[in-house]
Amino acid sequence: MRITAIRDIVAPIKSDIANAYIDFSTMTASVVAVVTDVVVEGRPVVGFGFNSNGRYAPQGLLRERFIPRLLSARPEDLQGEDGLVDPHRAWAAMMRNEKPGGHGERSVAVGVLDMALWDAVAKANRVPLWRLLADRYNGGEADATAWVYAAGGYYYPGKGLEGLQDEMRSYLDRGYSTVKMKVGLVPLEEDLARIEAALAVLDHDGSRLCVDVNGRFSLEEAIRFGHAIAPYNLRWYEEPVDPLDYLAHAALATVYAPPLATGENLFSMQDARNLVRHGGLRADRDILQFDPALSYGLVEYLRTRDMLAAHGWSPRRCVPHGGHQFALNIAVGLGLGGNESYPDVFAPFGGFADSVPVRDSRVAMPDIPGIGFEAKSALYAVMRPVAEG
Ligand SMILES: O=C([O-])CC(=O)C(=O)O
Ligand SMILES: [Mg+2]
Repeated sequence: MRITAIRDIVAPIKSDIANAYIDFSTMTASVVAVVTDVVVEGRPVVGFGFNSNGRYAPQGLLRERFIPRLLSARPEDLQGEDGLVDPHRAWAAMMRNEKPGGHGERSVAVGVLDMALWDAVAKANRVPLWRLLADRYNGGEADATAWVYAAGGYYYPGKGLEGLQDEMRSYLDRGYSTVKMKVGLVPLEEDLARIEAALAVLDHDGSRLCVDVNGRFSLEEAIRFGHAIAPYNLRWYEEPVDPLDYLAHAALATVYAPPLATGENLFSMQDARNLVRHGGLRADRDILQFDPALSYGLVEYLRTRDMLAAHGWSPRRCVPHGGHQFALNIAVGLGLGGNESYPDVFAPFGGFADSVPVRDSRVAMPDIPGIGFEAKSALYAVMRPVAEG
């Protein structure tokens, strides 16, 4: 397999929603197409990738460093024993002359290309990515379905408690039983009223509701908020403090007993390892949300998985951020705890194959080669022109 072209565009994913830290009024995503010379059913295999919401399109990094490095590598240096591109070797080629540490957003650019390479390799093998991953890295074991939860509950101009309840109800109508909402932008009392409103449509069952602070609180604020919500026994309390402040996580974990969740803004195995070493998180309940599309891709995610195992963490404690089909394949193929889903935001990049229903907050995977983008028509409508250039 040779890479014959790599094309990229910047797609807008802007909207009027806000979390406690940012609004999404100018949000963008890079979409890449990696074109190869492998022909399946008369057409060249093309792999697609994109970055998750929350980080902007890394077009400069892609065009100045990572795409040129892939295109200028000798094909034999990228190839595995099967004659296809080996994503691990491609990763090494992309990261040539990059120093350790200070991961910045190069991890996003590498993640976008890594996603496309895995899509291409699975397509060339004519298998879904989840099957390829299960066979290569999980003893052949794939889960029949993935647990998914509906992430939303954003702050939105003019949206009151009824609007929030309508949104949550609509997720339940679409087959989700667990939902997530944003907190931390408004005074505590106001957020508590929002949480109680959401709980009212969830039979007052806290295990069906997650709240997400997006790293907004100081440790003091996080503890105060934690005391206020502890009686609800929520599914998880997400990114309560700055994602890189491991000591603050450790301190909070001493006073907040129910599950914490974090990791969507840690972009490397080394950052994840620091969290696990120093963040005081509890392997019996807390949730790790590293997003392979933002953090150097699946090659790095496999390193993170091995690191977690060495520290006594089950992959079932991982529920990636990002709501994309890439992480969904990884969740099923590597036996993770599930995946995020955005039924109403960040379209068309979130979600599943068109024909796949959500039942009891679980989805099955389509049996089509690659990541499955072709089975999601609104997304493929964005991707196909990128491949055609
Ligand atoms: O609002 C965001 O930035 C997305 C986010 O945190 C999540 O999906 O957990
Ligand atoms: Mg989050």
